[in-house]
Amino acid sequence: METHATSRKRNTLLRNLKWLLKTLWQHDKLAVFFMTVASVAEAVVPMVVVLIPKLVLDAIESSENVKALYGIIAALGLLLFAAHSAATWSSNQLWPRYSVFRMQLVSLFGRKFMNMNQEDIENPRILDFSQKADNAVQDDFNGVEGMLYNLTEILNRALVVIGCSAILSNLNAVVILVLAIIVSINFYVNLRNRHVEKSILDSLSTVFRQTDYIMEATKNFKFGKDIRLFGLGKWLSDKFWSVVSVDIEKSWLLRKRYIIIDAVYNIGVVVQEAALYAWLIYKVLYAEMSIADFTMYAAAVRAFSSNLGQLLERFTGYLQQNWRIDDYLAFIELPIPDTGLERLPLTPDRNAAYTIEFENVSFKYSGRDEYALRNVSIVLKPKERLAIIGLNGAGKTTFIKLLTRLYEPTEGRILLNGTDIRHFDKQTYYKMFSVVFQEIMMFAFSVKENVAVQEVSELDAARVERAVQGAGLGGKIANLPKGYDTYVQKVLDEEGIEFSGGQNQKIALARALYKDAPIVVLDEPTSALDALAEYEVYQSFDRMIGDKTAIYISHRLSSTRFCTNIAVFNDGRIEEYGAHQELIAQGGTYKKMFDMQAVYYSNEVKVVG
Ligand SMILES: Nc1ncnc2c1ncn2[C@@H]1O[C@H](COP(=O)(O)OP(=O)(O)OP(=O)(O)O)[C@@H](O)[C@H]1O
Repeated sequence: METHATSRKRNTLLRNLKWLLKTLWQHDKLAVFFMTVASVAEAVVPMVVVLIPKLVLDAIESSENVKALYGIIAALGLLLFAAHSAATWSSNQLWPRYSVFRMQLVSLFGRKFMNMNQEDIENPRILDFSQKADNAVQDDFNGVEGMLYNLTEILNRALVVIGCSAILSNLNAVVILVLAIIVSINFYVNLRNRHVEKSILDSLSTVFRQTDYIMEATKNFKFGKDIRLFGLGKWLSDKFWSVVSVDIEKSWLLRKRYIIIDAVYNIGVVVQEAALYAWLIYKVLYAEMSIADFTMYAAAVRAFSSNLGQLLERFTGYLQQNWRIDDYLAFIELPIPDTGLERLPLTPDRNAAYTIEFENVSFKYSGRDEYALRNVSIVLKPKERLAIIGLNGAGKTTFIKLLTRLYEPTEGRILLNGTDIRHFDKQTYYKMFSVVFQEIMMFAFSVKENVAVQEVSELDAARVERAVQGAGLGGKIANLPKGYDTYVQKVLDEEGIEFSGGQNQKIALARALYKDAPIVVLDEPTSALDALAEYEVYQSFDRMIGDKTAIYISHRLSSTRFCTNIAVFNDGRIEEYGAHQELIAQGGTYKKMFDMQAVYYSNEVKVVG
């Protein structure tokens, strides 16, 4: 994956253009229509402006044609008005349409990110890559929208250039050639500059990611208490500036280049104008060119060179945006690695019996030398309750991450009813599990949406209530004025409620109950509860899940001693395994840990025991 991301060849201009127009057409056909109208209408205006002086002067010179003069002026006025109106109308249609189109691509980007493997989205190189892709859809002026605007401009400038060339070809083809050469030199210098700009922006993607992270951390209200009490303001602000200073330094470098480019461009324009006027004046004085023709050619020359200049300028802009589109497509088209194994069917069924087996499984996180799990072999039978305990960093969560296929084992196999889980489609396999991790993810939406993680119109309200009651929060929610419609946090609703850490954990437990998947995993989601509350929640939760297979991770051994089996993890290995009484009888690590806790929770031990 990483290799693909960093070594992928760029697409051709045409392929990206085809993709862009095809995708725009699929999303909004009218946008393509308005784009065409805007391009043509905007080209008509300068062409009329070029022709007006000649037509008027010709009419004035032939005195019998005064009536025709008024007719011509009226017709041109009408044409100008119609072209202006069509251009303005179409352009105004385009702005919102392009924005909506960009939002659709933002959403596609988000979906791609969410479908990627957990391991990949933790990889800093892939993250830089996604940051670059994100640049293509971040604002109204760059990336997708920038490319579409440039395209409209390129079309209308090209039409004007073609029109002016037709006029000027009557005069002298050499003039067109000289003009084209001057404009092309400017174009080349400009293009080089855009290349440099792109490479600077690419090198800044890490900086942008870091500044985003720091800004997010300063705004994140969850960090608010620590930021204030630990006085983190200065530290974070210093960090911000040390990262931003790299950005500022590179931006200055870019500005200096722009100044040089502008100077080259301006010299080109002055030389070009002076030479042309000199030549046209010569034609009037010595080659019998009429004043009417002089004005038309002078206007055509100016329109030709400025529109060709703009055309090329827009083209470099277009190229630059094309590179961004390329970054976007490269990310969107990143293949999600496949196991290459034969795909076998899987239908998660909450009533079916599932046996899980870890067969000599070892695992290393990418970029780490040491194993997080080492030769783990364990069988989890249907309806079994397995407790996993162990010190911090012993590998408990890693075990769950492998079981749920957030990561793939480095060595060994995991089997579900005897089949290697890599044979199953990942998205279907995810449906096998209701997992609650230590870090609780709460959304600033209503309680019921947080439990069902579905749109209000789709969720089953009665099931939400049962799940919340099972998680031990039914009374609290029922007593709130807005009940299950109460918003979590105040971000989206002034009357939203900030739940306590323990209450948030209960909502997360309710989410797992609501999902009703065949296998349940609680990875220490109850640490914010007091010991008695945790014990009660476990009992209630365990009753609610009925015959399902469950894995419970907790540092409080009294909460999980009821489990069928207990696995004690130490340094990535299973050190002890068996039922509570067996492990106590063995007198090893488990007994030591249990005895130690029993002293602190003596009251609770009585309750449990
Ligand atoms: N995403 C990661 N990348 C690299 N190393 C990781 C990652 N996650 C965990 N580790 C490392 O793997 C080892 C096992 O971590 P794990 O989270 O499985 O421990 P744990 O037993 O769940 O700990 P705790 O009780 O603190 O939650 C630790 O040394 C940890 O530093």
